Amino acid sequence: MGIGGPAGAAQVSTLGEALVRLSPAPGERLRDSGQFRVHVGGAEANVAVALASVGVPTRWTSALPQTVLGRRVADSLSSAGVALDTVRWTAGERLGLYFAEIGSPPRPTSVVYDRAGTAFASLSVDDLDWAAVCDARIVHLTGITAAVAPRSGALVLRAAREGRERGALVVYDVNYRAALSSPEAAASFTAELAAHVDLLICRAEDARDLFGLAGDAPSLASDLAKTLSIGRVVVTSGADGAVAWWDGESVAAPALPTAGVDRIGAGDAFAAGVLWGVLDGSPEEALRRGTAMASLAMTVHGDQCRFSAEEVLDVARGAGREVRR
Ligand SMILES: O=C(O)C(=O)C[C@H](O)[C@H](O)COP(=O)(O)O
Repeated sequence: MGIGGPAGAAQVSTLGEALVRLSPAPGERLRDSGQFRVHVGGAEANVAVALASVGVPTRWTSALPQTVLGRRVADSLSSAGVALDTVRWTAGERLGLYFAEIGSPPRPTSVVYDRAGTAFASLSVDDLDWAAVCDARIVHLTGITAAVAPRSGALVLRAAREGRERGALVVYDVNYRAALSSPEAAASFTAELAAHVDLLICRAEDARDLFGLAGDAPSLASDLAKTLSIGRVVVTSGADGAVAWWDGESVAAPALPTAGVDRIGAGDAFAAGVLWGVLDGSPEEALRRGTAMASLAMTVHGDQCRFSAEEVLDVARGAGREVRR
């Protein structure tokens, strides 16, 4: 089955909050580091940057404060080629921040959010031009947006409904964050949204913790598809790769070995690779590009995956070299 809808200027449209991330250098701790590195993050913004970097025309919708930090976020996304024409600029509100300490086994990576009272939290469904927001072949949404503020769940529901009505393929990445909502709230929101979702992306641990499922990744994918009545479900299992239940068939791709330096953003890079492969029509290619982009994202510091199509496809085909000269 191909994907419906006219291809407007953007192939993919995403909606969500961007944050500035502050992190100590690797090997240093949040509690006592004297210097922080600055990166721009936010799940949907990361997906948009990764897609634009491989040449997929992509729009990101959000609310940004008219401050130097709001402009820093916009500059970061537009330098990758992301369309920002539907972003709403607000006065008197702030940009969200988060602090990330990059772990090293056995010390986990840990995150502290500081994102109350942001411009995005004040965004309501009446603030957006939905025809413009959903004018794309794919509308990509995540559970972070659903959970981040009292109003934002309604944005996700509206975007999914409008996307469907306009013939877009609606993708939802569960992206569960325990700091933002309970497993029960995330599961019940996903169940409510499911009727408007064509493709679900979910980590194996979230399938177990939110939906009470058990078993290996292929059975988690087919069980999620049955439980939520969604035709296509991708389940990721970190170093064990990704599987998909795709219109009744099971597809798998191994993870690529990586000596990663920063795993934050790998899930969003994976989602971007899947969307890019979906636009080209094959579930196998979607998983291959997803795992290639996830592994590349982990090799650089920061949340964003800014690799060219050629760089990603070389890795996906196993054609990379240790040194290029
Ligand atoms: O946590 C949030 O709310 C954010 O949006 C900040 C980060 O940029 C993403 O969380 C990265 O997500 P992963 O690709 O799953 O590592």
